[in-house]
Amino acid sequence: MNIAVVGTGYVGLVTGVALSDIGHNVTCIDIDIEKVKKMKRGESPIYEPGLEDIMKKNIEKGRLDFTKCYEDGLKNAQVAYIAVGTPEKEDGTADLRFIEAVAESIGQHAEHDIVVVTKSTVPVGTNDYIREIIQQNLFENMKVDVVSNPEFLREGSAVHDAFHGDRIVIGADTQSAADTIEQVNLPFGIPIYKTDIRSAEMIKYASNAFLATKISFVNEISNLCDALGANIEDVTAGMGMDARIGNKFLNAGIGYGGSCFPKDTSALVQLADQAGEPFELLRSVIKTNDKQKRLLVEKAKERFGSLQGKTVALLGLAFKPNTDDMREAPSITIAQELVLAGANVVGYDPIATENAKNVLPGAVTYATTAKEACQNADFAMILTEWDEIQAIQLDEYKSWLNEPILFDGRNCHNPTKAKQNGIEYHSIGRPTTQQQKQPATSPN
Ligand SMILES: NC(=O)C1=CN([C@@H]2O[C@H](COP(=O)(O)OP(=O)(O)OC[C@H]3O[C@@H](n4cnc5c(N)ncnc54)[C@H](O)[C@@H]3O)[C@@H](O)[C@H]2O)C=CC1
Ligand SMILES: O=C(O)[C@H]1O[C@H](OP(=O)(O)OP(=O)(O)OC[C@H]2O[C@@H](n3ccc(=O)[nH]c3=O)[C@H](O)[C@@H]2O)[C@H](O)[C@@H](O)[C@@H]1O
Repeated sequence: MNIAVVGTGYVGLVTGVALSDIGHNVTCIDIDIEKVKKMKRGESPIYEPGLEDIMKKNIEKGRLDFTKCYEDGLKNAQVAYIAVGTPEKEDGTADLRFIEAVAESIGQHAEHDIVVVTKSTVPVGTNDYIREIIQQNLFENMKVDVVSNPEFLREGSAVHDAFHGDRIVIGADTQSAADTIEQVNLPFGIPIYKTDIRSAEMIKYASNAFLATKISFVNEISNLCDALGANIEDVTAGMGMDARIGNKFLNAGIGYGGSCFPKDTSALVQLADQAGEPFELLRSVIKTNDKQKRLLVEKAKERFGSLQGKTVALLGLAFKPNTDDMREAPSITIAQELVLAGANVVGYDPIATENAKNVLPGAVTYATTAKEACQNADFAMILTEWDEIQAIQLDEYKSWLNEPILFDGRNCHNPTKAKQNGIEYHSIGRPTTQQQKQPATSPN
């Protein structure tokens, strides 16, 4: 099938590349001309493992092209995907500016019947709005079907997820549109779930809100473990053995970040308020997450009294491993709090440093290796569990840091081993090593 994909960010580019790889002819449209030039050369503008190889392969096979021009991109397209951003507005609602602009452009440039598929995460009811905008901009009377096809890929494993996702959700109002998009996706061999448009839109928000809830829940339990002397890893291992709970997505840490959980939870809270059904549970999830992002700095303040003049190495800056994305990364809050407390902050990330420079406080300096960040630092904080950072041996910290003190926001190391290696080790929901024991008290 001939397909246009509008917007070539993490979702649009991966979608376009994957659709071309299963045999479709895909033209990706983006307004960013520099990006388009780069992609035409087979270079990915984002860091996503495995993406560039498949991209190059399909460009060579003549199935994948890039353009800035809607007219060219839509000329032969039977299907057009919308994959532009839906960032958070100041009031927490989803900003639909980019969606509106794309819908206008599709309406103005469509030359024949077309199925428009929304991949972007949009509030319930937005696909009806998209259809209206397109229809208002059409020159001739032609058939435009709108389909909601939310995306569930994760950054850092987006290519794998595109080919091995758990489900493909297709929300449509007409059987023919649903069938067309089912045909497009059949070669992936992923289970397809068909529903109406509004339910599909809600599946996306509900899924992200549920996953965010899981993380905040486990972070609250980890703080209780800290307070009561239990070990979060043993607790989640025991919980996860219950098939109804499952053992995935139970890692306690420094709070969720990224381009989606924070904005999508806020958008759903706003949507619920507008619908007159306030979502108090989700409000608490967000509040817990904001608190969790500050936890590591609180622990450091408790340990040192004052952080004034201390030098701290931040290891890992991206919101998760295997991505260069810094959107809503916990490292932003942590660096801000540390700078505010008078600390000297040295950051290191294997890939995201250039993006980090745009969002971390200006006072932060950057190292080109983890070792360089730690040398002359009074303590280190692990913020992102990149393989490279997890692989740093405890005795290396001992030789690099002024004092062997490590705050591990991702529970990468074993507290017992840390103790054996003479490291003062603070982690999340697990015993701190080399601290004085509290006197025995009754649990009640
Ligand atoms: N990033 C992720 O992992 C996931 C994102 N989503 C959703 O997918 C949507 C896209 O997210 P990202 O890919 O992260 O966005 P992004 O911000 O990385 O990319 C958006 C792209 O759209 C382009 N663009 C903006 N206006 C345009 C226009 N009028 N015409 C053509 N191109 C235009 C931009 O130049 C940019 O390349 C959002 O709604 C997001 O919530 C869903 C699942 C996963
Ligand atoms: O809508 C989206 O954009 C995407 O959002 C998330 O994907 P992503 O944000 O790329 O990454 P995740 O692996 O979900 O991690 C999100 C955040 O949660 C944190 N996290 C994740 C899992 C966990 O157990 N604990 C935890 O703290 C991560 O460190 C990260 O900061 C969802 O997992 C995807 O299904 C969804 O498509």
